Amino acid sequence: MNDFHYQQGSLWAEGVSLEQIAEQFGTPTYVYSRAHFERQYRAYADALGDHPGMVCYAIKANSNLGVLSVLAQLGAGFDIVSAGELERVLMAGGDPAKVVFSGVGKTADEMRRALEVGVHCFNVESESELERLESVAAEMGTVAPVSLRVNPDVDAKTHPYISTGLKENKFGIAIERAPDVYKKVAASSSLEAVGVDCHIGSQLTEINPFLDALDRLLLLIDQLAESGTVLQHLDLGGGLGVRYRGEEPPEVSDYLGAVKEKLEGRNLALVLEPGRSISANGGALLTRVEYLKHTEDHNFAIVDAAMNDNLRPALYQAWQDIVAVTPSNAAPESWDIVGPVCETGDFLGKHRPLALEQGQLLAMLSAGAYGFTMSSNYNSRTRAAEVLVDGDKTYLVRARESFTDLVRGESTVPTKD
Ligand SMILES: Cc1ncc(COP(=O)(O)O)c(C=O)c1O
Ligand SMILES: N[C@@H](CCCC[NH3+])C(=O)O
Repeated sequence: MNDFHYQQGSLWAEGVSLEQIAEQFGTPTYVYSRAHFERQYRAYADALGDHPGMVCYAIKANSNLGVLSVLAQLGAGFDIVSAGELERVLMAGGDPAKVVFSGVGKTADEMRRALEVGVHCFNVESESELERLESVAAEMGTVAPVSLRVNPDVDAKTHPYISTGLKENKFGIAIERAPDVYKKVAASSSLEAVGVDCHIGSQLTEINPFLDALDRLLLLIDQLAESGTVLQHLDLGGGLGVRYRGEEPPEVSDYLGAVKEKLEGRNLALVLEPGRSISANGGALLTRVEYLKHTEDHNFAIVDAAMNDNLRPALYQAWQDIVAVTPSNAAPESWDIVGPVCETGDFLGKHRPLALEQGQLLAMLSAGAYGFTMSSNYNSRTRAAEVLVDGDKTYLVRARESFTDLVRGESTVPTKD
């Protein structure tokens, strides 16, 4: 059974109708399919097979505790970029020994916490970060496991905002500098080199850029081995794309098959940091049409979800499918699906052929990655609820925010004397 599918003309997530979810929990609501997350995680774990390594889900894609707990129960590792993400992993029952800590701006406090709980490694993104990590580890009387994130300068052929492996990007250490930086690691009694890491971008739909990056990392690994630094793992990051609109991204098994072929005969564990390819197509944003509005040359459907709920269309002109949850008797027309936020860029989709009526329920598909996690309270809108479906069961994994949530921590000031 598909995770999101039509049954008697109405859209369901696994064994629950989205209409029922809207009735029970209101709209806008993010709806997730447990089966989808499990299947996608297993695709990675199975493709890795008995090759040593870890699948570390990049939790920035969808960091809801319910979702993380599903993956932790399968034995997933996690890729984090902040202390907040680390606390989420721990709360969800994840194993800190399977956590890789990425990100260009780790604070000393974040490093301390990660050392305290024993993360697998730090993906170090600059020389100044390395110096800070060394002093934090020394101060704690411990040794920090280091994997340098190198920038292999390959073109990921994706949207410029989500391309990260070119030398003009802020991420990682230039690959030519890496041998000298590994020497600094080797010279320190508070640092230990355990791996090398790269992440060249997101929503990649071809295998070749990954393989180009891999080749460059393998050359570096060989060069380091000659000077006595033997690394235990290679981390290829995340980035595998999904189908939003006719893209044909490689299957996980083909991608990892090609990677493993290049690793044959080497004693090198493989670490992966997939985000989108695990969660994107396991989520939908359920929203209701508030008003229909016609201008001279446009039809607008004003819905109750907005750019604060899903920023991707406004930020990247991203396209996600928008479908009717239930049939309507209206004639199909071309609609711009827009939200209530006071921004011209507040749209979920443009020129969508749909048969719409006021009150109609719509679902924005492929919303399980970088949907809720990039949401905000802009225009003082309370953030959406999140519901996880498991067969015919529903779990409210995040309650809709209340007005109290909205102003938590704020205060007014007394009248001026
Ligand atoms: C360091 C790192 N790892 C993993 C990911 C996850 O990427 P994706 O969701 O494209 O798999 C990202 C985001 O692009 C990232 O910056
Ligand atoms: N947030 C982006 C991807 C950025 C990936 C984070 N490194 C998206 O929605 O496509």
